[in-house]
Amino acid sequence: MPIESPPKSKNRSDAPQPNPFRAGLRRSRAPEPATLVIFGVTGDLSRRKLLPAVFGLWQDGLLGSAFNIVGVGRQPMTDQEFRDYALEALKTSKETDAIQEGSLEKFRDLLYYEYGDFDTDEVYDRVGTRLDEAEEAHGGRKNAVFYLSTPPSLFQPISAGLGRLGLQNETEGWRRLIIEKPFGRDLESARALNDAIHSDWDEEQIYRIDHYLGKETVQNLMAIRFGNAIFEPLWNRSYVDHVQITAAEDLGLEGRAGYYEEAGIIRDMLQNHLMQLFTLVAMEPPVASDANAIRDEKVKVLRAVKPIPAEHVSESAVRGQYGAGTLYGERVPGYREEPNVKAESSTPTYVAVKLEVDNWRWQGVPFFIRTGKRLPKKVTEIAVVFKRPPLGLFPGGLERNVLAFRIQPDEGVSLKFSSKTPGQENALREVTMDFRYDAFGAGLESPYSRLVLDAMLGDATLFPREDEVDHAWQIVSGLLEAWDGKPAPEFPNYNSGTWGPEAADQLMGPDRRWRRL
Ligand SMILES: NC(=O)C1=CN([C@@H]2O[C@H](COP(=O)(O)OP(=O)(O)OC[C@H]3O[C@@H](n4cnc5c(N)ncnc54)[C@H](OP(=O)(O)O)[C@@H]3O)[C@@H](O)[C@H]2O)C=CC1
Ligand SMILES: O=C1O[C@H](COP(=O)(O)O)[C@@H](O)[C@H](O)[C@H]1O
Repeated sequence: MPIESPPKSKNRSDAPQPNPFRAGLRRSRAPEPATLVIFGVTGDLSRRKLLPAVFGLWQDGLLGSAFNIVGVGRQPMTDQEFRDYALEALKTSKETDAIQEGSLEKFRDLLYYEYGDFDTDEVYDRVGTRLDEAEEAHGGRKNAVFYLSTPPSLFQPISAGLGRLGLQNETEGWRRLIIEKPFGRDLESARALNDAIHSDWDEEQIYRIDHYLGKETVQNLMAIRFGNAIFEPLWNRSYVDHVQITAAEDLGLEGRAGYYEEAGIIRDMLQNHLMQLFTLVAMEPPVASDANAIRDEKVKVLRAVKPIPAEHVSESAVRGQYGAGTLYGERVPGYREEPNVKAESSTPTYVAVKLEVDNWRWQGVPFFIRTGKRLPKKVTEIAVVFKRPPLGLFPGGLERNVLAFRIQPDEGVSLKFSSKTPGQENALREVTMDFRYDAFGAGLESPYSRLVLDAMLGDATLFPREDEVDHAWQIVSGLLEAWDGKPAPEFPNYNSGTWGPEAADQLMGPDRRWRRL
């Protein structure tokens, strides 16, 4: 079925009207008319997060005057069947915004579907035809964002297939490629993938997505660092003792053995999400707030990280795999008991690593990073732990002040410091000053809405550049070399519902400990 032309007026009455509050929070600019082509539209990510995020943007009137979606999969479906599928996904996903009356029915009309074998040309040809059909409705433009929400093994074939048919060509409208993570499975394959994609696509057209960068509180890190005068003077080796970055998950494998047995925690979380959090805490102020200025600083700090060679990994990193245990009062199985996991699997589900940064600002300040599955709770936090005061004038100990960025849940920022307790004694006790995001009175948007909208606006600030991804792989290469495919006789070495292997505590040294979250 060809894509139908909506009425030409910009303010056509059936188009959703902007929600002034959320629109004000987000963008004053609307994207040009465009088609969003989602490869892998029948997958988990698309169903649970991507389609709801795009629907939310559209419902809030943030996708401009004309917009449509072409879902692409390998399963045969008609447009009508796909529309039913997508609406069902929207109704069942926890991520879908409150649905306004009549919205779903109007959104439904924007959805189209193509299917086929991603190794042959026909499917790309039909996608090209869909863009041609949208041209009139899109004011004579054929702008398109191609979102690769597929297993990573398909990133190269799809980008090449689009390239063979010339769909990356920008003569009749802009063309952008969003690529999901993980980008490669090691340094070598990431470089090969970059080279392969660059044979058809310019770097400016490529948006490597890391959904952590779309999280409001992650963006707030830069805002707080560089939007206030009081923090930056303290943000260095003279005042900071160490930094802790934690991404703890209570979830286990969630039926993803096929992917996770190949990936493990280093590829799944450390190389991308955690490295991105690290760069935002450690980078120098950018010379401007544009994409390349920010990415230049991120690359600089990644380059300054002291390499961890495979033979020294045991001094700087700890791996773990969860065994059975109790979470929220319920027994849960160990990783090796999960469906489709090998009996002797050496796939790590936990990693803690100490990074040292060889630059002027951070010399001697360790960054401790940990992430794991089946930990006691879901919490992501960055804590900047300051040095102790030089002299203990008051009873109550010399505690370290902590500035903690709570990425999720209970998003906010808190400062822990010592205060006099009431009464005659001049004794000190730790107290906390808290900022909670809910003070703004607006729900936080899905990271995918922010990032899809940015890609449609051509703003690459929140998307890691080729050299960032490359350096992040370099940092974890020693860990992969030391651990990948090697037997792990110590596994399982932490019980589900605990904070990971004991060895991770020793990584901190005698005078520091992981924060209790
Ligand atoms: N799920 C999540 O929460 C997250 C996912 N990601 C990333 O997003 C991407 C997609 O993940 P996810 O949705 O979970 O993956 P799924 O495996 O659920 O779905 C992937 C999609 O690709 C299709 N597909 C799979 N294999 C082939 C093939 N050989 N040929 C053609 N199509 C194929 C699937 O089709 P079919 O439906 O027919 O199987 C489906 O449409 C991955 O890169 C993942 O790392 C990133 C962050 C979070
Ligand atoms: O990319 C991934 O991220 C999720 C965690 O994301 P969050 O936004 O819920 O913190 C993780 O569970 C998954 O394994 C990984 O692929």
